[in-house]
Amino acid sequence: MTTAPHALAVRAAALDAAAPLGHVRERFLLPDGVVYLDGNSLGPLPASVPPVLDDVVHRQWGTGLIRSWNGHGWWDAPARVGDLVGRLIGAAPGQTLAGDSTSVQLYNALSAAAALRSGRPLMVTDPDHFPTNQYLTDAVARRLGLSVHRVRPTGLPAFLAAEGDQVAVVGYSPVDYRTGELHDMAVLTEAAQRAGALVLWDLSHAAGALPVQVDDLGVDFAVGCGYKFLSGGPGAPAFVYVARRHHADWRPPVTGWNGHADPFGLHEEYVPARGVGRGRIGTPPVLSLLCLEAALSVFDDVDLTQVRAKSLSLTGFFLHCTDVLLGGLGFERVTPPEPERRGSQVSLRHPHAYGLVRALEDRGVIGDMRAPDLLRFGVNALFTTHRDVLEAVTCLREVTAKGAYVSAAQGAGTVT
Ligand SMILES: Cc1ncc(COP(=O)(O)O)c(C=O)c1O
Ligand SMILES: Nc1c(O)cccc1C(=O)C[C@H](N)C(=O)O
Repeated sequence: MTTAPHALAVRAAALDAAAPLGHVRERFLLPDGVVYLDGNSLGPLPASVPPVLDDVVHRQWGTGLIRSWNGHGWWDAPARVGDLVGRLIGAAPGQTLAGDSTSVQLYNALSAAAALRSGRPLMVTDPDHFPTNQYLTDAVARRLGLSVHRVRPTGLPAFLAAEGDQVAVVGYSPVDYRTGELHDMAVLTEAAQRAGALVLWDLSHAAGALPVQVDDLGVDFAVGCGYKFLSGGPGAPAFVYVARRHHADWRPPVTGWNGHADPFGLHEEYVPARGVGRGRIGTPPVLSLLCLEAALSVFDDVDLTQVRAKSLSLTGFFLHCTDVLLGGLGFERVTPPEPERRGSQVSLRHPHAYGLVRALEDRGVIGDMRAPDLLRFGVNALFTTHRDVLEAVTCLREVTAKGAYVSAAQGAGTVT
């Protein structure tokens, strides 16, 4: 008689054999004995990065010294790396810039978007948006004398029908970082713009994880971080996208000499550079930018529609495994079952989420938790396998059934 675990193992093997992108896993240096399901927080190390960093440090910096700003293309890195990200989010060249943190890019882009709709007193964001997005929306609104309305994406069309002519900018993420719910970028972008507002998408949980088409959707602004699905390393530079039609008029409030039209003229007065280039602020983090550039080579020859198909197979299989293996153990499935409503993660609710995530980590299965009670498991189709997924859910069943979360929670540090 076949047991449920055996049937799942057979199914995992068959799905892995049929899935695309199997060869891409080798492009990452994944540690032995670890199932890594936290690439939606910090992507793992691509094999392409260490040799490039070694060259950048020893040859470009050590030997080239200041000559490398031109000799090794350091000065142009924000635009060059920006375009590499642009390819992954459907942006034609010259509209995406890499550098600074997501928070800084958000502040500049949100401010510029709101200013382009001056006279409209409202900014809209998601009450479930990541905290930095909430804080910065409030900060921009305070500075510009606007109010913030928090509206769930599902409620946006109704809200706009009532107050749309008051809204300057709508700032959302396509993927809810806690639940993994995927929102329809096309519908929301169209609704916001029909009301005359501008739209800013935070693509931190989407870039590199699913096909995004900012140009085709007519998105106004987008930002996103470089260290999740782009695997650019801890604190990797973020990116900002500004649609070409806004290039002449957008005015980021945080300005520095790198974003000046003539940076080496060292003028007293600020004159913005052309296009997205005025999004540059001060001296860019060159080591981190070149690390991100090297990391992005994992996407060479990778088709994002294949990434999406495999990601959906992985999350679908994850949900199936939870149904089969976790029944009666106190879990509630939080991620929507419909494929078109799922990002690239699975979230489960459990009162002992914290201890469970610690207990999993003790056994080499790395996910994360978000307070108060969500276990979060990110899949990255470039390296995650169906076998990884089964191993993780099997381990979760064991630690839950044994109550291992009690001892694991004691004396544990911060969960990220
Ligand atoms: C949607 C979103 N925006 C922004 C951030 C982070 O911003 P920063 O990279 O500036 O810390 C995160 C996660 O850290 C996020 O999930
Ligand atoms: N950026 C992070 C960090 O520096 C430490 C720990 C976690 C993070 C994260 O990326 C959190 C992430 N935005 C999230 O989705 O919850």
